[in-house]
Amino acid sequence: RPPGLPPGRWGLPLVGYVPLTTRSIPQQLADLRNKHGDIYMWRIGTQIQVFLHDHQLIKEAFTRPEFQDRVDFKGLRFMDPNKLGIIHSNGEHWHNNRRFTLRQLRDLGMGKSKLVSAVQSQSSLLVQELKKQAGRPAPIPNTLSLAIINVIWHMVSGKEFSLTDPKITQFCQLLNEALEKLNLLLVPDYLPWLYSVLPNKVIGRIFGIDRTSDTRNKLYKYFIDDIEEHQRTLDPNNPRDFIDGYLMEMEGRKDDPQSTLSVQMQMFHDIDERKQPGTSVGCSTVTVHNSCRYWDKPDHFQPERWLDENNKFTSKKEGFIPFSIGKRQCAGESLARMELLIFTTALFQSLNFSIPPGNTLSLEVNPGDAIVSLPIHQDLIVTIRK
Ligand code: HEM
Repeated sequence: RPPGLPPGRWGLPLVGYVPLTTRSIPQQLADLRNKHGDIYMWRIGTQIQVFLHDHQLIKEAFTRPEFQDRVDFKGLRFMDPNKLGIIHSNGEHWHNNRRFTLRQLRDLGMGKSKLVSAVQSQSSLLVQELKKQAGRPAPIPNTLSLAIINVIWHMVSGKEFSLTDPKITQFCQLLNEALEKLNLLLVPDYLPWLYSVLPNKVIGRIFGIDRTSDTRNKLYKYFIDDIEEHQRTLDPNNPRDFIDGYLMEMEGRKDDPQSTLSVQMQMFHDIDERKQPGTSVGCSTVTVHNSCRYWDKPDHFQPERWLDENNKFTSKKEGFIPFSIGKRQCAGESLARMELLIFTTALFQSLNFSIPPGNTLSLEVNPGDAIVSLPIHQDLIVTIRK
């Protein structure tokens, strides 16, 4: 074990610390924080991960340029193997793309009135769908995801689909499929020595890399079709959406060797390279959001905790970092906040939600979710408000 590491779980050679427990990842991270304090590590496979717990500490680290690069996990960039977008790119490429995207999103009215009507129309469609299951126990339908995807699609491509359109239903299924495969896909990144003992093809088959490439290529097809349609119909005097803005910027900078804009997509198998990532530094938002340090009774529903001393709503609180902090913080925060407000208001104005008699509602995250926390499917009863 190298010197200078914070305390935590080191484990065995090659496999690191493998937890023999049914506790979820956030629960285990909370255990580690209670035992070791605000900076602790967990070696998973041969990958060392350092976690920060304290809000100020996270802010201090994540606003520094030396912490701005993404860890280079092949599994994480299955949607963008060549790191051409924002989420997985680093350095100049990331900087340029992020700056361009933030400007475009602002011009398209993210978080402002221009997008409000698109969000409102999706929220009313969602309410109509939920009314169809009124009175009987059923899980929250997939249409919730479809409505949210539709808002982004509207902004990116100027289109909206009906919530029952098979095209968008299939898109959503493919996206869920990819997210479900993510945990398995990440295993070779934690155990990179597997590449020295097994042929790449075998690794691809065991950990679902081949199957995910197939899912990714089907998702790409949606984007490629839309981009090609925009290329055919673009009017530079009347840009319609994000894709138009992107194509125009790309054209404007076509002779600039520094330009990072391209419509290139990797349609084939993952590029075959293994860079060994170093120690990664992150934070567990779930652990911070459930910490008694910041929250009185964190698991209780207390909306009044969002009022300041003058009884005014405040969305900024110590220990609240759902969109992260610093250089990599969410680029879509204002859109997400606007959607949350409009969707929640529309749903609760028209509907009541209750737990079916005899059932309990679990607020736990899925124990298997490592990267993205998806809600547990459980029945609710929707009642139409008079
Ligand atoms: C409730 C909804 C959302 C939540 C909780 C959320 C949260 C996050 C978090 C935690 C990150 C990672 C930050 C980091 O690595 O430190 C992130 C990144 C990002 N989010 Fe969101 N997000 C939401 C919605 C959106 C939406 C609607 C968009 C698009 C319009 C968006 C675009 C992005 C992008 C582009 C990044 C990558 C930023 C970068 O790497 O520079 N997000 N988001």
